[in-house]
Amino acid sequence: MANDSNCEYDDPPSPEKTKEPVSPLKLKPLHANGWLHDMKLSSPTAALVSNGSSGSFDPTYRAWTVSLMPHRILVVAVLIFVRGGTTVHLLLSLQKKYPSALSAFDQIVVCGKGKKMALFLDYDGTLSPIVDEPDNAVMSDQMREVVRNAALHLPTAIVSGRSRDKVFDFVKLTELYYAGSHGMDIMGPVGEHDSVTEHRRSINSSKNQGKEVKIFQAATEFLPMIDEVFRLLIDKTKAINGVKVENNRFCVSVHYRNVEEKDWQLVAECTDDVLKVYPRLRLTHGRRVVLEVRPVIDWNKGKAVEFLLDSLELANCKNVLPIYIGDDLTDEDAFKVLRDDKRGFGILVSSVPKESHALYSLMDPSEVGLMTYSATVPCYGLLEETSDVEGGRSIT
Ligand SMILES: O=P(O)(O)OC[C@H]1O[C@H](O[C@H]2O[C@H](CO)[C@@H](O)[C@H](O)[C@H]2O)[C@H](O)[C@@H](O)[C@@H]1O
Repeated sequence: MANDSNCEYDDPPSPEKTKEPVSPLKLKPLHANGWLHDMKLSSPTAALVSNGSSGSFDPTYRAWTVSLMPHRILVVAVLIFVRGGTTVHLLLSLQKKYPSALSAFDQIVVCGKGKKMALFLDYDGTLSPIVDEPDNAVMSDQMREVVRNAALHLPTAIVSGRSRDKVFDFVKLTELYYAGSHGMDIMGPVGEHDSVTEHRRSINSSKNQGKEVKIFQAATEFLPMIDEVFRLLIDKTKAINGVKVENNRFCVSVHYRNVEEKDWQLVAECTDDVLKVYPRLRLTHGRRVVLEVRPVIDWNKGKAVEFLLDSLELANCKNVLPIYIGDDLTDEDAFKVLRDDKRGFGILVSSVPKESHALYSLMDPSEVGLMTYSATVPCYGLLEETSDVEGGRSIT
């Protein structure tokens, strides 16, 4: 699948694999001018301009969500894809369309027949609409109920770029697994058959809301560095109107959504300047007018999904249908893991056409709510719960 042109997909080498920590800024010079170009491309207005318009009535969007394959062939293709057929996997990637997960709901039910579902949800832009002020990105009560209901029936995790605590403050549900800081801070159970031991920097057992939980943190040694960089970035950018630097615990977001375009170059330069002396930190670019500073480690939302599946003892199980719903570039790592695994699939939330590793699309958080509700409410008669499945729900 083709990637977005403004996407940094190449993971930098992990410190474990290199003798000296190597800065991705040195490997791939990301000069301020380069970032400025990416920043312009990723702005919501640029997306609209380049695509003409957005929404289900727009012909470009409709073409993007409509499959090139006849419906019946697609059902078979999806079915074989999920069961591991390489030819059909190829066919699916060639068609380059992202059918609406709502219109394709019947296909998804066919794919999930007799399987244990696991649901992974991004937060911003997926469960809550994108708003100008990051602290105001609240989730509706209705959406909370939908997610709570999902968690009653199947393993459900929130995988976010925000800090775990912050995303918990928004979601407020104890029934879920949480992976904050782009998956670098995970709270949930850890199974016995854990194949990710080599990544395990620390696992602490602790109490949360009276429940015993396991905490996995992939980059604890970076905490002091991230704090330091957070403070430096605040200081360096304080004169720029509208900039917001957010501490996401294991990573830092530099928001320029509310910065005048003439100052974007300055935001890029300031961030670049601070990072120059931190070769163990890298800079990535979100789809949502934000620069993300994070440790140079081989860990991302995709690894977090693998870790959680492993912890839930669903990793080596053929009878599992993991579904990941997200809207950002960082979610592509998770879409890719599911796509490469040929077990589950990603659903991209977007109101404008984009290239993605996801298999299906949804237009906005309200469609995410509808999809999650439909997938997890047995009263529709599409999904019925079996009593003999633990740690996952089986569709019969
Ligand atoms: O992985 P996510 O849960 O999608 O988090 C990614 C970033 O989301 C937040 O920023 C984005 O949403 C804000 C609120 O709608 C919006 O104002 C901002 O422009 C977006 O970039 C969050 O504030 C970041 O820290 C996350 O990294």
